[in-house]
Amino acid sequence: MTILDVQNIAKSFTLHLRGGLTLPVVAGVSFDVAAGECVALGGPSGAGKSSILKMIFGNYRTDAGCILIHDGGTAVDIAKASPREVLALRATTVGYVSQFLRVIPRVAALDIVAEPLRARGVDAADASERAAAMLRRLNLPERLWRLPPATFSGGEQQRVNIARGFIAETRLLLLDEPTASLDGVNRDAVIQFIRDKAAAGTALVGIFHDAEVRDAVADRTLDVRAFAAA
Ligand SMILES: Nc1ncnc2c1ncn2[C@@H]1O[C@H](COP(=O)(O)OP(=O)(O)OP(=O)(O)O)[C@@H](O)[C@H]1O
Repeated sequence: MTILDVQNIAKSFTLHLRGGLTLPVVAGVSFDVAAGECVALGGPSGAGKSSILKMIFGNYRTDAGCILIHDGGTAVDIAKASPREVLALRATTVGYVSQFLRVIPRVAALDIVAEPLRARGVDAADASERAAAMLRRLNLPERLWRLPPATFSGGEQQRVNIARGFIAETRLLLLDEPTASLDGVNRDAVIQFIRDKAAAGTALVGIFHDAEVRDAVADRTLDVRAFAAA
């Protein structure tokens, strides 16, 4: 069952500070991802991997083509969706995990992790329990759970972010270097999260610079150089 169907998308950037110079990045990008499949985007720095991921999440506008996201009986073309529709998709269907935590002032780590479940109607006690289980798997010391992560170390903040990114069930999950700068034990925990998601039928698209992680989770790798814009 296809969850993500990317058809012929293209992206170029217009550099307004350089007299409107156009920088073509990718063109003719087509691929699909089935439920339970993990596809890695590969290729050298600057090839356009993050740009493709951001188009799928609706952060970057596409210049051409369509990005169909299937959920149950419906399909939404995120390339043509309104901002409101993009936000609705993110609330229900598409998740994104990056290596950076957007810290919310004064909110405890446990609540930051539980929030996506609360937003989906899970009751507070159940959401907290599941958030605690995620933080435990990522070895975040329990004494930190009730504190806001603003003062946490980089690696501690990253683990809060990963727990939050993986906690909800979404049809499609986008991963932008989720293991960057994690130690070996926590990297293995994230590998297991990814495998659990795939086993549960989530479609995954990720950028993994760590070849070991990529080999451990990806069913196939798309070399983005094949989509280099002229
Ligand atoms: N918002 C932007 N404005 C202008 N140019 C951009 C923008 N985002 C990306 N680019 C350019 O598009 C090209 C592709 O960038 P992108 O981040 O997608 O590559 P990448 O393959 O993810 O690289 P890396 O592996 O280094 O993260 C680069 O030349 C980059 O400078």
